[in-house]
Amino acid sequence: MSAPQLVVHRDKELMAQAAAARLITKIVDAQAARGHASVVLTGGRNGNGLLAALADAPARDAIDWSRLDLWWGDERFLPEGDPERNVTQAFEALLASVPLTPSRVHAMPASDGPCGNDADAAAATYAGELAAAAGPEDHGPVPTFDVLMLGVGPDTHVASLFPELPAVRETERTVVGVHGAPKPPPTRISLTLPAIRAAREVWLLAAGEDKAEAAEIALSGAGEIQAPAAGAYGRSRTLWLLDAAAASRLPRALYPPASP
Ligand SMILES: O=C1O[C@H](COP(=O)(O)O)[C@@H](O)[C@H](O)[C@H]1O
Repeated sequence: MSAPQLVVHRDKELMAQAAAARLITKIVDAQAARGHASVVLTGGRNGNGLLAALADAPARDAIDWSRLDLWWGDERFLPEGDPERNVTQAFEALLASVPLTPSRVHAMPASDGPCGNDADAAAATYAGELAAAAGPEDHGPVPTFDVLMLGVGPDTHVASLFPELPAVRETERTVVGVHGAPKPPPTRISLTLPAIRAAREVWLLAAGEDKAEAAEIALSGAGEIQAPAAGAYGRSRTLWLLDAAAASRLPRALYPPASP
């Protein structure tokens, strides 16, 4: 378990740009070291803001997009192409404009896909895809992702792990169907905390006043069942990327001053 490190930026625009720059460097370094890189994307406003900033960053051309594996931390279980699906929004924000290798884009199944409208079966299929991609060096049923990003919800949810719901208590499976989520749509698919913790680096994104309470709760010693964001950490690094509004309720001793 790596203890959280915090970086606070002036506002959400700067946070998205700085996180995009950080992600470019991370991917380029991983590709130089291992020949390829793997990133887990998040949905939500902050995740899509980062992808849009990446689309606008000239340095995005430093990435070899053909040697990048993309996975998702969660998905809203809706039909293919639905505008509310996280994958649809990621394509709109960035992915449609970069030369990815289609077989390396691992979208979670849609509700009208091969598993039909069965979120549990779809979750098991995605778990199988992850297991097939894991090698002996990964020591488990999911690849060692280079970076796994998570938007933090105002209720401290990450991916589709909501406080107190069964998915956040899962200790065996790597991907689960989520039913009765308090945020629409109620049916979702999500990586579990054990799968999230397989990542080298976990980045939690929180920008905006509506994330201040969640950041305060998750970073003040709350349990992961009550505050799922508190249970999200990486093998070598756990990074909270915040803007000043989201950090406004945190003790100043936790982070250096925001950039001017
Ligand atoms: O529904 C979801 O919400 C969270 C957080 O979204 P935000 O808009 O409050 O930032 C997101 O992380 C998750 O991927 C998504 O499915």
